[in-house]
Amino acid sequence: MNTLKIRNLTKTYSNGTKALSGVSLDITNGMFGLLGANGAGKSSLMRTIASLQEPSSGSILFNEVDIVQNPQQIRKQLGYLPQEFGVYPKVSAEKLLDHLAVLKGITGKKVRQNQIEALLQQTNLYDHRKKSVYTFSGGMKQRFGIAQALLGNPQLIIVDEPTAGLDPAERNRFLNLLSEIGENVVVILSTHIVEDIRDLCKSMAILSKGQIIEQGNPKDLVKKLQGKIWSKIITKNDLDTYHRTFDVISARLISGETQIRVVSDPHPGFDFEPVEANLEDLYFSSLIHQSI
Ligand SMILES: Nc1ncnc2c1ncn2[C@@H]1O[C@H](COP(=O)(O)OP(=O)(O)OP(=O)(O)O)[C@@H](O)[C@H]1O
Repeated sequence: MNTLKIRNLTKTYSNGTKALSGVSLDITNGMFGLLGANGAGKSSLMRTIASLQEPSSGSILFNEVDIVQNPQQIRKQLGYLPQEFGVYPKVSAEKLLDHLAVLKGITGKKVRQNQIEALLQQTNLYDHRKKSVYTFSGGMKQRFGIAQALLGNPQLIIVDEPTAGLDPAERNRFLNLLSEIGENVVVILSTHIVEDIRDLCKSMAILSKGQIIEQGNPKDLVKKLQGKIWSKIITKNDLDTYHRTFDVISARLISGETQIRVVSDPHPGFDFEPVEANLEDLYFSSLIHQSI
């Protein structure tokens, strides 16, 4: 079993932006979801774990090895799919993987060939192996990104917002691929999409303004909210009044009507109906409670 222990991690950039403050997490094998809005600090955390930047303070231990002190050792066990991959050179997917495999220190030619063929099959890109990656669709590029991240059989895989911009079919295909991989290694999936985490991750954390505001098993976290979520159809003009009076966690236009959901321990009155809590409620209510 692999273990990743993050303790009191802080990252302040040279311009004074405090992107992470006091982040502590314990992560083991399987899919771990890191949920947060744009600017919450997800990429800062992912880049720091991937040892691409140093934290301002705090520690990260992977299998008891300090990542900050031993970045070279950790890079050998790491697969990283960044948010932005940059520009792809005009070589075939197969050649690019071979080049990246050499960079990762896989020196035996036959070993590389076998591994690359298996990864192209696994990511469903084998038939496209002779094409340049820059001609690939968004979903194919992300699957290629996973193939390169898996070179060298890493024990720690970090994927930063991989499903943004994918159509639903590609998103499903990509998430299924991740969950297959996630059984025997640590996979950290950073995302702002609640659904990415709901069905896939056995544990998760919510990051907001550089701080972890919730962590645990998604189902257990949602359970804590059962009986506290209420819904009501209102007229759009009344929305501001409801916002002032209740903890409104979402407002949605459904068939021309505005449906709001509020979080409240006692029945909020005013004809609110009880509804089943979901992960989106947990996410939005944790943000409300942080800003109080
Ligand atoms: N290199 C940097 N120098 C200065 N500030 C930075 C740097 N990188 C990120 N930031 C700032 O740190 C904060 C957290 O950014 P980060 O990219 O980690 O968030 P994120 O959750 O990944 O959001 P997004 O999904 O928008 O990338 C933001 O305020 C951002 O502007």
